Amino acid sequence: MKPLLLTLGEPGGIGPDCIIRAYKNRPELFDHIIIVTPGLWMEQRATQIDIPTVIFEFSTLNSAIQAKATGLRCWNPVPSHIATGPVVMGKTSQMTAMAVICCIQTAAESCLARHAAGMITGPIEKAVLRSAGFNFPGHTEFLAHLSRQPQAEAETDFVMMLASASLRVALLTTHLAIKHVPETISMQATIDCIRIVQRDLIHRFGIPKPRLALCGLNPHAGEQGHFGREEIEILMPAAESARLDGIDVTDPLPADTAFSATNRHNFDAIICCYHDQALIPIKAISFGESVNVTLGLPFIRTSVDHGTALDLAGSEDVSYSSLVEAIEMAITMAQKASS
Ligand SMILES: NC(=O)c1ccc[n+]([C@@H]2O[C@H](COP(=O)([O-])OP(=O)(O)OC[C@H]3O[C@@H](n4cnc5c(N)ncnc54)[C@H](O)[C@@H]3O)[C@@H](O)[C@H]2O)c1
Ligand SMILES: N[C@H](C(=O)O)[C@H](O)COP(=O)(O)O
Repeated sequence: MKPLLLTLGEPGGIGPDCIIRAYKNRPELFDHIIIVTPGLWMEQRATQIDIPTVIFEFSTLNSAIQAKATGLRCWNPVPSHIATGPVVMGKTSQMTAMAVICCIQTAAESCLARHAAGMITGPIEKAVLRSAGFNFPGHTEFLAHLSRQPQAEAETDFVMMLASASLRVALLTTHLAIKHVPETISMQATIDCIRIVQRDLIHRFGIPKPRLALCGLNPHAGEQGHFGREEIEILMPAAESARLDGIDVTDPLPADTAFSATNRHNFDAIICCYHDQALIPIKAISFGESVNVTLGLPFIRTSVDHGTALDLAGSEDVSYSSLVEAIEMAITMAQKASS
């Protein structure tokens, strides 16, 4: 199996804590993992939280892959003209923003070049990266941009999904102001999203016949047009078109009952119109046990379900459970892809 690349995200946040604590408790999980980071970011945090950890830094991916080292293998791709510090635990800094972006981009390019099976990402502080010139609202959109072919025609070619043992949610729209959601949802983008979810549930998750639910945008799924017409004009025709292609997807359901225990059991994924329609239920039910996975990319990408939690950096209260889930999911997907 090719290696999986792990980016730690914001170095002042809990990303380094999660990796060090996960490695201490589940070292075997890291057999196929190379962390894309300056080694110093990991060494500093290991010292600060007093968890002795053997950390090796390599300057090339190949040397990291070849190393027979017992410890955390870090590949530092950051060129010397890009600042890597100082890192202050619990604080973000413009001084590390470009290095954070460099690590994510280099990891993605290695996946695209097929030097790695996929990537797992730690949490970034989005506002800090934005003010450093990063023109994307999150990893998902950045990785989709890096992966996109110039002649690509689909309106939607990637889907954000959060997945746990009890629920999977997929998003028609990702990081944008709520007032822009209605104008962003189109029939073609909805059909593209449904197709991507269907295809990746089969190929990445091994679900032979996915059963999909689609949520309405408006209260009561529009109440037959009385509370909005997006269901009638966009979502129902998109679902009908997908069903003609053999996809098992519902007409738009009222979102307030879409996440009932029965529906969570009966559907393999619930497709939602906007970020919080999807992420509130899954984080309420499974925060710390769910995985953020990007569908539609030419490589595997999983991530933790939490943010940078600056308030907890360096604390014993940091949970690394979502990182473990994200690593396990990436390994399972990579093994499936290579079998
Ligand atoms: N995958 C990502 O890159 C990602 C995901 C979500 C948020 N973010 C970013 O993180 C920053 C902070 O976002 P937020 O405050 O909304 O969410 P957050 O997940 O960082 O924190 C929400 C709450 O959960 C707690 N928490 C989070 N992770 C925890 C963990 N592993 N163990 C124990 N407690 C934990 C925090 O202390 C806080 O009380 C923002 O810049 C946001 O954009 C990044
Ligand atoms: N929307 C995600 C969440 O709230 O957990 C998170 O911001 C991660 O997004 P990216 O993976 O696109 O960075």
